[in-house]
Amino acid sequence: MLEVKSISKRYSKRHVLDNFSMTAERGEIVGLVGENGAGKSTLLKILASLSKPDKGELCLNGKTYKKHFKEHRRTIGYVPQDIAVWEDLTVLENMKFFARLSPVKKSVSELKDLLDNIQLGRYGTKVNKLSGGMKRKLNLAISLINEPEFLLLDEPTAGIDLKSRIEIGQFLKNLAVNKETLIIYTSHDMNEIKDVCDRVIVIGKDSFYRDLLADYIK
Ligand SMILES: Nc1ncnc2c1ncn2[C@@H]1O[C@H](COP(=O)(O)OP(=O)(O)OP(=O)(O)O)[C@@H](O)[C@H]1O
Repeated sequence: MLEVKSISKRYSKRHVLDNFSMTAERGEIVGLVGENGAGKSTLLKILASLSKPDKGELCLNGKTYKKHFKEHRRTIGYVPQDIAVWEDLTVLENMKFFARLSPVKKSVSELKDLLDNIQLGRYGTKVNKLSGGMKRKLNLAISLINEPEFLLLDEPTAGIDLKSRIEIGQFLKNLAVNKETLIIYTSHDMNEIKDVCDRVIVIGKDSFYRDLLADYIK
C-alpha cells in the first residue's frame, strides 16, 4: 500500500533523513522509534504529505504523492504531536466542527459512536476542562472522522495514563484488523510499542533501539 523510495530531507546543513526507504501494507501497525531529534516527526509529516522530501519518491496505492497528493490527503489521517482542538468548544462541538470540514459526512450519533469507541463519553464537557490525555483522545477521534485508510500518529499516548494507553492500543489494533487501516505511529514507550505494533522501524543512526528491538524489526 505504501512505498517510500530513498527519500532524503535536510534542514540547512543537517541531514535528518538520508536515503530512507520503507514499505507497508494495509492492516499493519508500524512503530517508528528513535532518539529525540532522529527525524520521526519529519518522516510522519512527509508521509502525511504536509512536507516534501528533497529527494526520493513516495507512492500510496501505486500512485505517487507528487501527482496525487490531493487524493491522498483525503485518504490520510494525521495527528500531530501538538494537540489541535478548540479549547472553548465542548467535545461534541469540536467533533461537529471538524466533521463539517471532512469529505466523509457523519451524523451526530456516528460522531458519538467514535467518541464512545475511544472511551471519551464526555460529549458536553468544554475542552479546557479536559485532562491532557483526554484531549489526545479527542484529537485522535477527530482524525478518524474522514475514515482514513492510512493513519499517522505522532506520540498519541504521550502523557496518557496506563489505562487510557491500553485502551488506545486496543482501539488501534481493532482499527487495523476491522478496517484494515495502515497505522504508523511514534512512541517513546517501548513496552507499548512491543505490545501494539506488528513491527518496528528505527530512525537515526544510534544502535541503541536497533539492539533493544531486534526481534521486532522486520
Ligand atoms: N522546520 C524545521 N526547521 C529546522 N529544523 C527542523 C525543523 N523541523 C525539525 N527540525 C530538526 O530536525 C531534526 C529532527 O526533528 P524531528 O522533530 O523530526 O525529530 P523526532 O525524532 O520527531 O524527535 P522527538 O522524539 O524529540 O519528537 C531535529 O534536529 C530538529 O531540530
